[in-house]
Amino acid sequence: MTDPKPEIARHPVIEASGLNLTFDTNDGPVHALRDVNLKVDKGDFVSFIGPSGCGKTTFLRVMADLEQPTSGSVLVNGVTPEVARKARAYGYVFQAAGLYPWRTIGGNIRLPLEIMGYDKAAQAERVRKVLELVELSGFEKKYPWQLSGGMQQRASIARALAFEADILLMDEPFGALDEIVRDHLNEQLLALWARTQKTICFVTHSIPEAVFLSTKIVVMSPRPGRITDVIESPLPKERPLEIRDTPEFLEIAHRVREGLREGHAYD
Ligand SMILES: Nc1ncnc2c1ncn2[C@@H]1O[C@H](COP(=O)(O)OP(=O)(O)OP(=O)(O)O)[C@@H](O)[C@H]1O
Repeated sequence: MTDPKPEIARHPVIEASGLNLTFDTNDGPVHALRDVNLKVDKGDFVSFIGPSGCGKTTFLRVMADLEQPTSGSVLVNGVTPEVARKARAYGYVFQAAGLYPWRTIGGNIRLPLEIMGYDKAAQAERVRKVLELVELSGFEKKYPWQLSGGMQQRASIARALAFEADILLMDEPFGALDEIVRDHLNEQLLALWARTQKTICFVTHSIPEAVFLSTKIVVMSPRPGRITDVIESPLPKERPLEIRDTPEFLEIAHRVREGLREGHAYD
């Protein structure tokens, strides 16, 4: 068999072309995504921001092969989301932590590794490493119900990291956390991204979070869900929290806010 990697390297990591997705509901069709076009390159940190119902989660779910488009296409590493999923191209962090209550935190993180056939020593090593990354060392033997909501979410991030996938799809992972913890995890996530060169697609409702984290900010608006602006961030890759007080940062935040305002229906 030939090595597929050189072929894959020529494609954008994610490429949506003329993507439409309409849900048929009892109240009629819901246009969750309308004519969405987007290219994400390797190593991009892309945030999707927009009001509730603008299709952010749906877009992520299409990338992850959890929803099928009505028309148009999404390619992940140049192949269909289904092929990419089977090649374990991505880890997914959901809004709710989604941990199995009958497994310990370590057991939850180990699950994908067990399925992928990692040997026991490698499993233990990865669990230790990712727990350290999200500052949950020492909690390996606890059950999810013994952890706060924020800690559960960090455990869920650890599980997605353990997977070592090149693409991380993160659906509002920090939405439920208090601001100090969130700042800290934002910094950790940036450090992790810089170190690993992962491609990250990140859904958020927070303008400062989107601007702080991203190389590319995708502004969306609802009814129908569509992209209204794509902002390439001029900020350097290395970003201390204080960057949020700089004129450059505030200027991007202003542009995002304007984009959101334009697309907002106020109803
Ligand atoms: N399975 C489904 N069946 C019918 N309608 C759906 C389904 N999933 C999503 N929708 C609708 O599609 C639209 C987009 O939903 P989606 O969850 O993608 O929005 P979102 O931007 O992620 O919202 P939020 O910020 O609240 O998570 C909404 O109007 C939603 O009600």
